Amino acid sequence: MELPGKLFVVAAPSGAGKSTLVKALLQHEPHLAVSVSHTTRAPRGQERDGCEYHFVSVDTFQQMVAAGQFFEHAHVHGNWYGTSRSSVERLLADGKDVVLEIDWQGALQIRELFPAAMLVFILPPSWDELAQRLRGRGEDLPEVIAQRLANARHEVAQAERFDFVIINGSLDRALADLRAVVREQPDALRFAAQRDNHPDVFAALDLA
Ligand SMILES: Nc1ncnc2c1ncn2[C@@H]1O[C@H](COP(=O)(O)OP(=O)(O)OP(=O)(O)O)[C@@H](O)[C@H]1O
Ligand SMILES: Nc1nc2c(ncn2[C@@H]2O[C@H](COP(=O)(O)O)[C@@H](O)[C@H]2O)c(=O)[nH]1
Repeated sequence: MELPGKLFVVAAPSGAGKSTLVKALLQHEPHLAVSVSHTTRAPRGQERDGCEYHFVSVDTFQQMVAAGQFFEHAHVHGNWYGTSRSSVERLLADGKDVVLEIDWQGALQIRELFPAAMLVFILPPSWDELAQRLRGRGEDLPEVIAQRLANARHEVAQAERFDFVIINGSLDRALADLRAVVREQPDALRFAAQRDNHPDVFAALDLA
């Protein structure tokens, strides 16, 4: 399927910093807009319906799936998440290129539908730092954090399937890398190149 604009997918384990990075990216790249997903999880912290997510019941979500209203959807950390067609199409109609902040399963579904989409995987600099970020965010219960950290092992192992890999150690560096991706697709950010340049990080994450 072809779209009248570009599609960028940003995936990462929970807490690696993709929302932080995408928010900063949008401030620097006003031609981009982020699609607001639907989820069955409860709002956390200051989240408001229609801003961070469209919060819906499992019944509503399943009806939307049955009606073919999602480009992709997945079960992540015990809840359903999906990218609605209408959310993406509305942004494209406004002349925006679109960023999807979704998990790796959804990212691979998007690649099937839209082969031109660019898939970016964000890695944390270490497991310890990932745990600290999740705890430091202070918005999830300890058992939720434990589940997300456990799931992160399998998620990180999917990085090789993505077009680009960015290590979110320094936020400034990671933002510069993400801006480079949306502008010119640099080979320096391919999985193999990043593994060669950052063997310590890849070894620490068991990706060597
Ligand atoms: N480069 C960084 N250095 C230090 N802290 C960071 C960095 N990037 C993000 N953080 C912090 O880490 C925490 C998690 O970041 P964020 O919420 O953006 O993660 P996420 O990947 O979007 O998580 P989720 O998938 O659960 O929504 C936040 O408190 C954020 O401020
Ligand atoms: N496949 C999809 N995954 C999504 C979507 N929106 C968010 N997500 C991913 O879910 C987890 C958890 O998010 P959280 O807000 O509960 O911390 C994270 O990896 C998100 O990227 C979506 O529409 N589709």
